[in-house]
Amino acid sequence: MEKLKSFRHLNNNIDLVLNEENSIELLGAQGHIWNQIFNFINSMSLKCAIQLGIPDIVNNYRKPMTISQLVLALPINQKKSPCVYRLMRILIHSGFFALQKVEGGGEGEEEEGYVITDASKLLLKDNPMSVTPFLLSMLDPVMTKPWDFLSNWFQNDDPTPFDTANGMTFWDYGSHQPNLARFFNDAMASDARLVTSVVIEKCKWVFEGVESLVDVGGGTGTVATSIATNFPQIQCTVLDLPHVVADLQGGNNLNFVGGDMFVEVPTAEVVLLKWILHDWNDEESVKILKKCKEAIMKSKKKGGKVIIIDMKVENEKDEDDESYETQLFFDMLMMTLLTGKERNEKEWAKLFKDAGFSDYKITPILGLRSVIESLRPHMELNLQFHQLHVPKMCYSIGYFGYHQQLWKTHDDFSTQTCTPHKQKKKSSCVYRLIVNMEKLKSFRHLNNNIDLVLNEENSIELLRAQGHIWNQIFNFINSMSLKCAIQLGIPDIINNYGKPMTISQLKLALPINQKKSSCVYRLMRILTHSNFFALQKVEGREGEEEEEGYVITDASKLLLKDNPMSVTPFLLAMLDPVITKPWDFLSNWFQNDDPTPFDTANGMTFWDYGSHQPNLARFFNDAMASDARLVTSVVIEKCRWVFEGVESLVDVGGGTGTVATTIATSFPQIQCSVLDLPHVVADLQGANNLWILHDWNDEESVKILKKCKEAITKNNKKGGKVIIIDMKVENEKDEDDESYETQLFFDMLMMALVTGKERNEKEWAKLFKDAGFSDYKITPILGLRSLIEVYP
Ligand SMILES: C[S@@+](CC[C@H](N)C(=O)[O-])C[C@H]1O[C@@H](n2cnc3c(N)ncnc32)[C@H](O)[C@@H]1O
Repeated sequence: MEKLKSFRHLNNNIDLVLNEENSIELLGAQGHIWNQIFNFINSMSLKCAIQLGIPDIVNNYRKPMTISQLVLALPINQKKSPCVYRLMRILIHSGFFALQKVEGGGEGEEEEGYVITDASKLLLKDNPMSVTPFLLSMLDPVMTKPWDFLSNWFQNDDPTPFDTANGMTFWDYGSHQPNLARFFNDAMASDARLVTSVVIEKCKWVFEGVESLVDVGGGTGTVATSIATNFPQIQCTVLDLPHVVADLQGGNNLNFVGGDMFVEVPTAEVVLLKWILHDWNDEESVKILKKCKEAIMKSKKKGGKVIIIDMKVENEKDEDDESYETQLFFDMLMMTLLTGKERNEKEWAKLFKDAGFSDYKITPILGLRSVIESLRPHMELNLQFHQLHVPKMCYSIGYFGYHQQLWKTHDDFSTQTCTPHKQKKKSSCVYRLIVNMEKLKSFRHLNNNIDLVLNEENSIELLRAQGHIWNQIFNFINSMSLKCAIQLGIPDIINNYGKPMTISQLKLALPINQKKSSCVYRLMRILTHSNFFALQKVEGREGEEEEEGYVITDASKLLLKDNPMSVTPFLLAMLDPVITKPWDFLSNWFQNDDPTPFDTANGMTFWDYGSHQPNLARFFNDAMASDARLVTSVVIEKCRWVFEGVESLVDVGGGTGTVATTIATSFPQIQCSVLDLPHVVADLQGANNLWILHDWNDEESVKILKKCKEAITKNNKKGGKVIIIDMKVENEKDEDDESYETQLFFDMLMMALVTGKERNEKEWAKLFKDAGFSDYKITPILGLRSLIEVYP
């Protein structure tokens, strides 16, 4: 009775938040949170497809490739072949493949086959502008690990979450891990090919009359090589970290320099900063810009400028705008891997002013990114700068004696690095490398390839495709940002405040290291974009500037700790590193003999793991219980008829009885029993567990259903039935339909964690038939899920 009372008490709470009118809204909120939690499945599905080589296989086939042809062509364990369709289905939904009629498919049924799309063209291995190296480096476990430490980092003293996860900076890690560095540099190079081609096609004027240019942080020289080739009159220099340029050789009008942009930028009339300043915070960026300005001033040429290729974040955009979302993803990425950020126009303007530039011009021609020219460095400021810093610069960095530590501690570089034996070549860190015509020729060849795929007409399309892939890669940032907000308690803090909470009030209320407070706004911005918070005007005193403050939304109501239907335990369970780890093994699993990717990652089944790890089991069971509360309430509110005239009911796999207790309370005439594993039922303090059929494959599900039929038949009562609460996957839906996407996420989740799947109506019907049932009725009343009645 004590247990029952506590559930009654719980039910009172439910009544407070759930009633006739808001149940649909609550189910909608639950679905939206699920979608956000599982956004990372988009990232991991695409990664798996790339690792299995699917885009190239489909493309090389040259005509629509049927599922059976694809399954045969894939390097997988054929036992896993039913899962290929499910992987392809989610990638069709996200625009990376399409289905087309197969011509002359013989007699009988018309068949459909997979083709690649504009977006997947940029995933092909041999495309010189391929986004694949970028995807593989960004979704490498080393790079995704820092996201598990986002909320810890908000509280600790580390410079970046990357440091918290990997114990060193991102750049240091690169110099220790040649493999990752190679991926990363390849990624930069393929992006550089695309961007430079567009810049050279569309913004020729940027380079008109220019005689010398230095590409600062120019990596392995893709951009500079292209410029040097297309504009033979421009003397091009690439400055990058010594280990990056170590093996590179220049050409006629191209040379490589190993050095540190915080120390000295080689003299040139134009300084190019492509994807550099977003890596660094404002203070660091001003330092870099000052070094650039100095280099320009030294060239003594009029009209010198810095050309920046970077994002300009829009201030306000439509909620569904993928480009804006991608910009916010990049901003969070810069926070997590590095100390940088993405800037809006106001923030760019401030940087330029602080670095002593007088003017700038932004040309938004590169999709998500812009060409930003900062013009005419201030003469006076520049002089002052010289007086302050020139003496400290009278040294150079020795190429061989170069130490990583140097640029990390650039604040006091003068004392750290002024070792006389390293002073070569006057006051310059420039090491001109031997001209190598072969190298230049190979780049020319590359440029020919680029011409093949890029031209006036398709550059915008290619940039859009690149943006779409980026968006997909970084979908996991939605999941991780929400997890971080929950771990920091943000929904409860804002809700408890009772009125709109300004950003400064929120910063003070949060349990964080105040050094990190400037990042709170960025976390809130992405969560506002995904609808978990909203901004409202703060009513202020007269004369005061109008301020805005954060409020919670319908979606975040279900994230509040004390809400008995809270989705928080589910979120914390599903985004626990143990549960997300299997996603790193998806493509391996397609090739090996393990029953699930969870087994590959953790060496045992999901259910076994739960019984060994009480913590995870608790999270998981809490998650099931809060869902059970919401769903049972809705069923009892909206589907009373389901229980009418029923005298006995068994909840199969009903755990410790969250659902059965509610039914027993609401329908005193029903004799309720719960069937579960002996240890679950014996220990009532333990787990609440709702087992549903999507956890099991078809064969297992038919076995379960046959046992259920036996139970009903033995009861000898007319009108007996099985009631199933599960998803019915829609067959076709709009691409933007969040509910459909969430159903596909769950299907992939069932593939990764257990042996189950989500079923469409045809698949359900087959199950029921195979288990010997004669009829069924589906009532889609539970948001993403349906109430399915099956009759013997
Ligand atoms: C995001 S990548 C951009 C590469 C290239 N600009 C592009 O867009 O393709 C940043 C580059 O800055 C280089 N880098 C980092 N710290 C540096 C420093 N202190 N001095 C010079 N280069 C640095 C990295 O090695 C890397 O190549």
